[in-house]
Amino acid sequence: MEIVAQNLGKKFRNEWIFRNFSQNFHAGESYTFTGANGSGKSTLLQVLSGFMPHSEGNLTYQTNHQSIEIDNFYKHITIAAPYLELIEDFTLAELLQFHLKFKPFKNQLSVQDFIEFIELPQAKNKEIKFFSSGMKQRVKLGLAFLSDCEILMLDEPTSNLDATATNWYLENVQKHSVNRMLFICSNQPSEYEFCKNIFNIHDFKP
Ligand SMILES: Nc1ncnc2c1ncn2[C@@H]1O[C@H](COP(=O)(O)OP(=O)(O)OP(=O)(O)O)[C@@H](O)[C@H]1O
Repeated sequence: MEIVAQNLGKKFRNEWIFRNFSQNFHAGESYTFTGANGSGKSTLLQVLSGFMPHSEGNLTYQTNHQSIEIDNFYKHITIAAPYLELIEDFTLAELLQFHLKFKPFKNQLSVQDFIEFIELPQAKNKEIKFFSSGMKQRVKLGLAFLSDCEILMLDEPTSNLDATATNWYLENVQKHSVNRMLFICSNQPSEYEFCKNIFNIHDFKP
């Protein structure tokens, strides 16, 4: 799997958020986008995911040298981000069963395996709307770590996590990104200190 960005740019109305962003992203590598609040990290991530259209340049996904249509990018990605909501009326078990209709878990893990992995066994039949923000974040990260897809995108991965859950994130993020392509948007070095490829969004401002 490879993502190729060539002179990628995004603007909202008349404001360029980034321009001339060119990079080849490869499986087995991790990439972090840093920059001040409002600089454009989440925007770049969403553009690379295909969820948000770019304003200029080219973006292609390739697997085994075959291009993938932009409308099919989403099948290869799981994103965990504060602005992406879980379905609040589902219980945790219902949410996971719903998710499995679209994306299986790695190694044929079951709903029960998932719930044990995120360490929330008591919340299996609780509706998501009654979850704390940290519990929701564990669910989002669990879906990213355990879904069977090639690309993981984590925006502010430890937001709302307490110290125990932050350690859980740190233990799992490297383990579950082996042979996958990992993206992190962050301003906290502890979230990405293992990451070799770090981009500052300010370097791509016009
Ligand atoms: N849909 C939108 N329409 C107009 N402007 C937008 C939109 N989404 C984001 N922006 C603007 O784009 C800029 C970059 O926002 P973005 O959320 O990508 O920053 P960020 O670096 O991820 O910030 P933070 O660290 O606070 O999460 C901001 O000025 C924001 O107001």
